[in-house]
Amino acid sequence: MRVMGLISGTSVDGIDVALVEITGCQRDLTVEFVTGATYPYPSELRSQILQVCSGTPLSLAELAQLDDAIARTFAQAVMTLQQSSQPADLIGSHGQTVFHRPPQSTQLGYSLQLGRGELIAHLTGITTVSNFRVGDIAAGGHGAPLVPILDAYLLRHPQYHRCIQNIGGIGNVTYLPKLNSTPILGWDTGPGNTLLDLAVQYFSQGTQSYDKDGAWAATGTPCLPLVEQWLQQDFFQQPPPKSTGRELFGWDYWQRCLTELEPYKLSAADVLATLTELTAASIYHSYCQFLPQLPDEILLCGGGSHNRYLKYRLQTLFNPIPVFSTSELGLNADFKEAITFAVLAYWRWLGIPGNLPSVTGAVSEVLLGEIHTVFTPNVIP
Ligand SMILES: Nc1ncnc2c1ncn2[C@@H]1O[C@H](COP(=O)(O)OP(=O)(O)OP(=O)(O)O)[C@@H](O)[C@H]1O
Ligand SMILES: CC(=O)N[C@H]1[C@@H]2OC[C@@H](O2)[C@@H](O)[C@@H]1O[C@H](C)C(=O)O
Repeated sequence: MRVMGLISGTSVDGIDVALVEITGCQRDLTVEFVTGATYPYPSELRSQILQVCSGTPLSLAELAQLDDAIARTFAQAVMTLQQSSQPADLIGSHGQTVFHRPPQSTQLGYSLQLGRGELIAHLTGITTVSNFRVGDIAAGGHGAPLVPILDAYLLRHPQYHRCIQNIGGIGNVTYLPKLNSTPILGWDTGPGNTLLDLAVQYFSQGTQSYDKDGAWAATGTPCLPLVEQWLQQDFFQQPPPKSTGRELFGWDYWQRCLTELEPYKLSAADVLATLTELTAASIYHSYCQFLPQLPDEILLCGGGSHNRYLKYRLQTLFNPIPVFSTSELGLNADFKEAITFAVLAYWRWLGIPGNLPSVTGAVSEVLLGEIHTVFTPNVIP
């Protein structure tokens, strides 16, 4: 079955689309990556999304308009990719997260992804699975991260314990103990690129959106006392299961960082080096604090895997554990999340649960996603 997976993540840097060919059944799957592309949002729509993600109030009428605009943009991404590929039989669309509230004591979590699947199904004529997180949340889980179950199918090793570290807007890890040993673990490690991107946009007066290859931060010096101070904050000390988003590591957090950095009279490069160190150190400390043992290998994915300076800092902290990209194993580091939602859609279509309670904290396995079937009347020959 040809399945198209779509996601736009917390960086809101574009819609990742992956077309995969899935064969096999139940858990014994073969997933072949056919093609992928990333389609940027129209700039006005991206600005609207970022404002909502930063907590700008939204009326229900504005919410409806935004949901429609995102769904239409996702549908357009499907149709654009299909101009140069075979048509998909099924779509798995994560949509765009605009709000995420982790569960707290007796309060359930809540996670809102816009770009409703029923409109994508109608516009594309392809059965669409969407809204993947709410089933796990209803079962008491965080609804995130969901990618670990795919990491387990694609990257688990018979002899080596592995960590798969996504560095998107937010960072999240999957711990894959070697086959047939301890349970799979996973959690959000904290900021990936969100704070870095906000800082680059600030210091470049909006002329740059991210620190390509980490070249700017590499010319600076991190303020280690501040990084150590920030790592004492509740989120970094909280044991898994845990998830986060721009609600914590977004605009307000960046403003607090800027205020706390002020007395040190740092250069722009020093500030970027400090934020890069926060990302690297938060990953390192979470592995040391919450894993049963450090892994034998660390594989990076997500846009931050292209940040050479960040990769250098991670390799320095983790030496002698090798740190490399999933792309070096043939799994495209930029499209792994989109591939995940293609497979999750496939499992939903088969009626197979897609969450890992050992990761999200849900009380049970649940079916992930809502199926929006396209009705094609039987044409009597
Ligand atoms: N060459 C590069 N050098 C440095 N950073 C890069 C490079 N390419 C991408 N990035 C960073 O990666 C970010 C996008 O990563 P990605 O697409 O994985 O995020 P996302 O999927 O939206 O986030 P999340 O996984 O949290 O949902 C960019 O905003 C940028 O900060
Ligand atoms: C609510 C939400 O969209 N969370 C994202 C975010 O981006 C990275 C990290 O936080 C991860 O937990 C999750 O997405 C990936 C695809 C996941 O669910 O595995």
